[in-house]
Amino acid sequence: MTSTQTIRAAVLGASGYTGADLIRLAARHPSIEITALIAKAHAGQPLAKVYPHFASLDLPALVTADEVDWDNVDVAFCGLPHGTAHNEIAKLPDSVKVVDMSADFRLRDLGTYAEWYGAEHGAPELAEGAVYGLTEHYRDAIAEARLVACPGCYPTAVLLALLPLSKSGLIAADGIIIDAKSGVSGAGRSLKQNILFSEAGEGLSPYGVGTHRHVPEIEQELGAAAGKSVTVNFTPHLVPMTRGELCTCYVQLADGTSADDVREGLAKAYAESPFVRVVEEGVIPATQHVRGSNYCHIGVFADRIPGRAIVISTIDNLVKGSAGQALQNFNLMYGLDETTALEQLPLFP
Ligand SMILES: NC(=O)C1=CN([C@@H]2O[C@H](COP(=O)(O)OP(=O)(O)OC[C@H]3O[C@@H](n4cnc5c(N)ncnc54)[C@H](OP(=O)(O)O)[C@@H]3O)[C@@H](O)[C@H]2O)C=CC1
Ligand SMILES: CC(=O)N[C@@H](CCC(=O)OP(=O)(O)O)C(=O)O
Repeated sequence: MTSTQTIRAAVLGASGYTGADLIRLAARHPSIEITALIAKAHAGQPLAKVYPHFASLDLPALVTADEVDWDNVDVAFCGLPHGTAHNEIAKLPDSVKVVDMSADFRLRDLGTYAEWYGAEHGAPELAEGAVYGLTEHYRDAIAEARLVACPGCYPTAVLLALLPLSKSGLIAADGIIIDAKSGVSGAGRSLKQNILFSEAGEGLSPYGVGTHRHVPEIEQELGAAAGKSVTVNFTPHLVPMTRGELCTCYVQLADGTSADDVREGLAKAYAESPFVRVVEEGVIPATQHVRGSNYCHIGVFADRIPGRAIVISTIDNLVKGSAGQALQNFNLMYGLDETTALEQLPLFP
């Protein structure tokens, strides 16, 4: 396609955080015209009433999915809760391409989906054709896909750090420990007790200990890359900040491999990837180095325990962890430069 063509986009879940960040980024995309904004409880309201920071944009009002003229839509970005997304996406006409930010189409094994998400999958035939949208590793398949399932925010940070290492055999398939931290926007905009300021504001809380639903997603992708079963210990924590995510991954090195080999392997893997920066030795990645941007920073450190290394990865959960990666995948699906509308630098401090 040429850069002068217009692609008509709908956003499902436009009143939610991922939907809103998608709108923020898409509003500056030269090829996107937003033709429909879909919500549930907020349907019927102007977007700027729900999000005053959009007051300067001329956008359609929020409507329900039933009210949309789908002949006027080429692509749908989906920021619906998991368990809802698969049913809503199944109703869309085949002519509409889909970039899904929910978890519903990420797991290849639908038995695993039912086990971790507590319900049978509502659209198995669509799941069959879905492509896992970890952009840097599946560019060719994403470019050809009708439905792209963007990874979860934690899996994005973890897999960008570890997938090349599993693939090249630089790390062992077991002994991977992931200590993950997220800002509260990772939990979305709906009211929940644990994200009240009074309960999240001055504490650090682990959650989903040993049971978080991102475990099978991470193991699926590391296992596929390694060509054998991979297991991880993964514990997420809620941090009193709005945006940002940081994963500290403790790994067992393959025999004869050093932390320097790991850093070099990652730098080589991402040499052609504009948004993944393997930071120089001695630089410590931090969430504030990527906030508001589509960048992922990865640092590699030797562990004092022989044969082990520490790989630290950080992203903005709402940008590279959802809306930014969704837009990057959209760019590939339409033959555009993958950086289009994603060039903004991190917001620091
Ligand atoms: N927050 C994050 O950092 C990340 C989130 N994700 C995933 O993206 C998805 C969206 O997350 P997030 O934006 O945080 O969630 P929010 O809770 O902020 O927003 C959810 C949105 O879905 C809409 N909605 C809910 N139920 C329905 C329904 N039955 N029909 C139509 N619309 C509905 C809501 O509309 P209304 O408010 O009007 O009812 C709202 O717009 C989730 O699957 C989430 O897990 C993925 C990566 C990162
Ligand atoms: C802080 C917080 O609650 N984070 C969310 C992760 C957000 C995400 O990536 O969710 P999906 O897999 O549904 O896309 C969680 O742990 O469930």
